[in-house]
Amino acid sequence: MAAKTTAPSTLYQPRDIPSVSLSNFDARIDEITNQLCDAAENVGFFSIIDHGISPTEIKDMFALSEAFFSLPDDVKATVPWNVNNVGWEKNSQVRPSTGVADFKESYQLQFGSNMTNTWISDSHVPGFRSKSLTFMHRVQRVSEQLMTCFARGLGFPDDYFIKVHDVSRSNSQTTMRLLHYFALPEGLNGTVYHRAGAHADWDLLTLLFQHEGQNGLEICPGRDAVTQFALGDTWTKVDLSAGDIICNIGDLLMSWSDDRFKSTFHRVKTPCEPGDYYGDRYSIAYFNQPCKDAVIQGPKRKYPVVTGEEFTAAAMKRNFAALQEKKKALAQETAENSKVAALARTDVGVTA
Ligand SMILES: O=C(O)CCC(=O)C(=O)O
Ligand SMILES: [Fe+2]
Repeated sequence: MAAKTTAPSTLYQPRDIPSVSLSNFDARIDEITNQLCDAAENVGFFSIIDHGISPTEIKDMFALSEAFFSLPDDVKATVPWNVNNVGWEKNSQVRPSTGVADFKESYQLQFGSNMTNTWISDSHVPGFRSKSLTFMHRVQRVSEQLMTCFARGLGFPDDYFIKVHDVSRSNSQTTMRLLHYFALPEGLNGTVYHRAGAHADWDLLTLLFQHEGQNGLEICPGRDAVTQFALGDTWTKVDLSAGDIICNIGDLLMSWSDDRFKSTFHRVKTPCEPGDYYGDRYSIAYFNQPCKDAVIQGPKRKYPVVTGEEFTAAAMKRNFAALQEKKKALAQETAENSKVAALARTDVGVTA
């Protein structure tokens, strides 16, 4: 989707994005916990290496994703997005930071019954369901190692987060999202296409896989409270190698840690400056979502107790309200621009 706005010039600041190795996990768990907590407190974004998912497994999952996205739209439309947050969408996700839809398509997958009738048929992509689920279980294993460390870091029992993010429950909400951002022409005459507008994730933790060379992911740390929507103004590019998992703290873990761990704004930038990548971009995001009956409260009880279901509903409500604000501001801007244009026309005596 296109928005007739001019591209804001980007202010960049180099920031260290910590890298944490999970090698020898059981023996090093306390050291890993300290490194993860430090990264979560100070940046909110970090990379995970030595996680046990091989480059071939990641490459094969990307190949499966590309096989899905290369299907004709009418075939992908046999598994449309629905309110269970699963299925395929195209150019439909509007972020409050932009007010217009991201120029991309995505296909969201879950483990359980929410996926009924939403798996693409094997006749279109052979083995899609079983191969995707195998990969999702591999990512879940890494997620559970991270959850163990964050539970330990907060003084909860080791299995505290794992129990309430149980993907074997039939209505588990944890979601893997395959993403395809469309190629863009250079020199867009002032038209800005948002690949993924700036946002923070609502989940506990997001694990991201990137294709090497397909850059564009950027972060903007510095958020103090989970309810605050303001964006800082300096961005940092995240360009890591293909085998790394990029991990970011979501609003849920920020709230569950009494704002100790930071949920960070991030975006996939619209390519518009030298060095930006204009081609098709594929990525995979794995969102650790709580079970609906999870009971959420940080160790210091900064926020009232809410369930997983209530937390998600409140996040959606905040998102919706912010979106309405943005749309109002955009409409006002358009009205003011037409007033200025009309005045300019009057000035030079143009009547039509
Ligand atoms: O595609 C990416 O690299 C990031 C996607 C993302 O942040 C999201 O879908 O929440
Ligand atoms: Fe995100």
